[in-house]
Amino acid sequence: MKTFALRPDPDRTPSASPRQPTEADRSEAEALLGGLNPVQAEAARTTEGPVMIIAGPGSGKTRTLTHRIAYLLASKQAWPSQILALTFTNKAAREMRSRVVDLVGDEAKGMWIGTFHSIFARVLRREADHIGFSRDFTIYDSDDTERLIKELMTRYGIDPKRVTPRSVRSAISSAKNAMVGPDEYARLAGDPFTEAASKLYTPYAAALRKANAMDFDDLLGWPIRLFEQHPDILKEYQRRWRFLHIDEYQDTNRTQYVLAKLLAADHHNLCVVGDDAQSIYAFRGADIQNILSFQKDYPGAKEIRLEQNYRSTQRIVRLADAVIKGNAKQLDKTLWTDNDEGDPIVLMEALSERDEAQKVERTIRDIRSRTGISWSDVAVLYRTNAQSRSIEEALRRGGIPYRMVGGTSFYQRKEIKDALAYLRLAVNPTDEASLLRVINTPTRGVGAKTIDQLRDYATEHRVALWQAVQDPGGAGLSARASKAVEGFGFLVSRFASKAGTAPADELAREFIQETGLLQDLRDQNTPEALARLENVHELLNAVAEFAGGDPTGEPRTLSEFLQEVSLVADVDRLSDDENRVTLMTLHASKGLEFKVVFVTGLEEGLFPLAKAAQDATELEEERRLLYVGVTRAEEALFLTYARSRYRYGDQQSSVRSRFLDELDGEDLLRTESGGKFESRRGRFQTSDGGFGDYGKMDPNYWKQSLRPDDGKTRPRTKTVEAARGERTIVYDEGEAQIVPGVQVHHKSFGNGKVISIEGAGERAAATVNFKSVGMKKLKLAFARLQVVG
Ligand SMILES: Nc1ncnc2c1ncn2[C@@H]1O[C@H](COP(=O)(O)OP(=O)(O)OP(=O)(O)O)[C@@H](O)[C@H]1O
Ligand SMILES: [Mg+2]
Repeated sequence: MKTFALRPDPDRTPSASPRQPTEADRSEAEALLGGLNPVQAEAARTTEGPVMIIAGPGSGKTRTLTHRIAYLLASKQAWPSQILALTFTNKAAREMRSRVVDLVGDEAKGMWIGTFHSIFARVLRREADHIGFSRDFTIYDSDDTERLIKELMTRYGIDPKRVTPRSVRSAISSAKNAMVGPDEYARLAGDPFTEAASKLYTPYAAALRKANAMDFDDLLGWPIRLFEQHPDILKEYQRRWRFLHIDEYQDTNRTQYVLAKLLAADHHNLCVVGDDAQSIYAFRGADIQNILSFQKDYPGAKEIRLEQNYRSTQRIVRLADAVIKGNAKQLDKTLWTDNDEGDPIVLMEALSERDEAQKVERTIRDIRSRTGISWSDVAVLYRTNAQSRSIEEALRRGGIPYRMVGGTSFYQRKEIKDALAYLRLAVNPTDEASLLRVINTPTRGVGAKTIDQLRDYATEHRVALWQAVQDPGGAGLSARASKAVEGFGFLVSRFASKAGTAPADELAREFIQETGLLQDLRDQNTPEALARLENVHELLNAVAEFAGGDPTGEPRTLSEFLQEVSLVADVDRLSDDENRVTLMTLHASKGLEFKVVFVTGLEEGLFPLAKAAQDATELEEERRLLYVGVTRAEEALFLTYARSRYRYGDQQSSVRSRFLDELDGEDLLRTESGGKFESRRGRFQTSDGGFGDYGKMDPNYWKQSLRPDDGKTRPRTKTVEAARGERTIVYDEGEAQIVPGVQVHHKSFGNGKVISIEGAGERAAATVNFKSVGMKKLKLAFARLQVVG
């Protein structure tokens, strides 16, 4: 098995002392700070000791962090491998890495930049044997853990109707995040629900261990235990990572806080940046105290405040300020901007969610035609995923290309989860959740009864289910069932034995081929099954692409691929080179920025959510969420609400959000349901309403402020993403979709049928069976296929 070694670094001995900078190094590093204002530069220059940058949105916190890392490298104070930077999403990590590389060059690639989960998963793989796991442990997502808990509930006689597996999962997860172990939890248990959850906590942990699996919380909990039990290992990491950075510190939970503290305990070189007013993950255990008590935890910490906002117009900054003023508790901060006054913020009232979506769509189109901005400059934000449906519909009808973060993401699709379960078994056959998932997928005659027998055998002999699979005779199975189980066991062990040596892509391709998954989909031969088939191919492409190399060019293993897949969040799959409108929840928008932003669904019961309306603390969190949303906007901001909405199966009338009533300022331009624009200063009036008429207010309205598009022409060919990641519906205006099964016309080859689509975006290619020349694989960007019929 290829070990998960640290990148080759000039510094193979982690304890090596920092390099000695020369004068030239210093001045080169100093030049990098030219892109920062004096306060930001001071923060970047303060490389020793604890530093906290606490500042409002758009003030350059993330930018400062990036420059600080570049400065450390350029001034030769640190080797790349001595830098640890923890971000909230993998996307943010990627961006930070590439910006640092832009600033100081390829040498920087060995830095440790990632999310808490991905960095510590890496650590755990290296140190797995110290805590009784093997390095190929599987990471269970919430779906896997819920299944496991459900199964345990049956075993322990807890009625899933009375207590849902999901609520138990979330209770155990909260306990883990707060570092409350099973015993303490049991002591705290007072009500029937907590008692039920407490009964399952220990067996759940045991089941994970037996399956050589960890859930997300374990990826943070186990390193703490590792470090506590093995001070020597902790010491090694303290010496290795001499400079620690954490972005979005306001959203760290207890375990993340403890990890940072352990790692910084020796050298105290910890730089955190955050904004208490943007803390929006309390429901996942984020603890704002981590910011508030930084000074106490790290005596002598240098505190830096940034006050200039570089992102947004004056009006947006003022409005954001009005939003957050509604909250009683927050650190005192000043935020100002040198940017233009900007356009008024528009408040749009709609009659229904459908009307709202239409108004959003028409406005986007209108702005685009007036100013030529890119689709990708626009984001539509909402409180709950369910709201995306009507917006998607409107955009699709209007032919506006978009991408959606969340929803049924690629890796949650059934066929992908099935294929992944096989791949997980190849690296860790004891993974019970995966085993149960595919032992009879595709059907091979292993029924529920057989599985029960296997499970009984495993329980009785205190072994993993996998062992039972390998001894079907011993489990007392019928001859037929035995044969089926044996076949499955043989298949898995054949590939498991190769997992250590065979290249990841080859292994994955052959294994999936032999599982029969592909054949099964081919046999079904429905357009749906073919699309699924296409997805599995896309997964295999992803493995191949991944296996090709990491940022330093080293090939990577299947186990690493699986880890990456487990840890990507939906927002991570957003790539920046696609020209589409972005749809996402307010939570997912954290840290991002767009020229034009719509915050939709500002209604009581939706935003704020109904349950938050009753609770002062939760209400403040909702308000912070709105604050995060409005501060994503650089130049134009729209707030929308609908007077009625389809909810809980009914069209219900709704009341505009209380948050809007807190915003009655001059910066707000209202459009009432009659379609009239009405300015508080009476500047603008239109009679016939609707956002197609927005420009009547002033022909140059948008031109004044929005910077034009980059002017690049983009291929007008319609592409379909075989969906790596997002549920993306992609097309250029007016053209129908090219998907497997449709008839297309090519100007040289004539008519043919699309068999499959591979790749995505500009690289998308279609395999088409032409009547004239048979099978051809064509790049969609060049082939200019027309859908016929
Ligand atoms: N000194 C500066 N000069 C020019 N542009 C800057 C400067 N500082 C920040 N910016 C720009 O302002 C925008 C916001 O910066 P950044 O994303 O780092 O802010 P932030 O404080 O991290 O915001 P958030 O709280 O939303 O995460 C970015 O486009 C960034 O490049
Ligand atoms: Mg930021």
